[in-house]
Amino acid sequence: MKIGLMGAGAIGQYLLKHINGNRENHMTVKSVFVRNIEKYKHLEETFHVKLFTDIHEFLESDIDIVVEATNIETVEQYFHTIIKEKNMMSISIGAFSDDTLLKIAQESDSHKLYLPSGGIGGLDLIQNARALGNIDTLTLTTRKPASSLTEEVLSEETIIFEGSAKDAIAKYPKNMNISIILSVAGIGTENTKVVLVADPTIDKNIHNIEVSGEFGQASFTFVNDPLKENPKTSALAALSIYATLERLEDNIVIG
Ligand SMILES: NC(=O)C1=CN([C@@H]2O[C@H](COP(=O)(O)OP(=O)(O)OC[C@H]3O[C@@H](n4cnc5c(N)ncnc54)[C@H](OP(=O)(O)O)[C@@H]3O)[C@@H](O)[C@H]2O)C=CC1
Ligand SMILES: O=C([O-])CC(=O)C(=O)O
Repeated sequence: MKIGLMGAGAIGQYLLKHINGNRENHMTVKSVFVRNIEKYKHLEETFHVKLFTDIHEFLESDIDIVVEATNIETVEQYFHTIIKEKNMMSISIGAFSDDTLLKIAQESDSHKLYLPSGGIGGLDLIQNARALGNIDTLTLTTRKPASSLTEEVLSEETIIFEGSAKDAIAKYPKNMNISIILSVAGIGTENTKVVLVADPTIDKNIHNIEVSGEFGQASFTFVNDPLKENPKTSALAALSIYATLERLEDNIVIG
């Protein structure tokens, strides 16, 4: 599988290292879309990729799928163009917090949109629970190192946001993508409740999901190591892209 990567930050470079650095892999990143070619020029030699700043040239290059690891605005800007030309995997899930882009993906008869689980898990259960029965309540409590969430110096853990996933992603677009994948899998951004805690005593990203409905109830807790290149981002988010790409070519589908 030939991959076109958008973004070469913490997640992008993690993928380059683990995909192109592994010779036995059947996946290769061939093209990388950036906005500053000088900043990332060194990647061409290190990972044998070609850099692009023109989206059309990028999409016309020798790639089977676009993997996005940039930010919400970039997805909003290019999604329409990409999905007409290629399958896409996107991790800046906040771009799908209203139905606009999801509808375009749903109506596309030529290309698919893949949304990895990112910094959380349990989305198989959430989708199963909503399939026939009702989900009554769905709550995400995220606890991150205070410095990832606020410039204020805090001496103790502080709830900095409480409300819907819709409002959470609007206020914290770099930290609340998981609230949107949870909403899309479950009961929508207005019904999914979010509590966001800034904690000066921790160095992990800790996410707790509580769900109840006709199926019963479940709770999950994820204690994620951050990527050192970007402490806001959990390593699990990068792994979820890598593993979702691998599963695309698998004959056995789990979950
Ligand atoms: N779904 C989930 O669970 C999670 C999602 N995320 C999201 O994943 C995304 C990537 O995260 P991460 O790698 O940590 O972020 P980084 O900030 O480390 O990297 C972002 C990269 O995107 C590039 N970029 C920004 N705008 C553009 C553009 N217009 N065109 C091309 N490249 C662009 C930046 O380039 P430059 O150097 O030029 O600024 C940078 O290389 C973010 O949206 C983040 O919020 C993160 C964690 C979990
Ligand atoms: O990586 C994480 O733990 C979650 C995150 O930043 C996000 O959802 O935007």
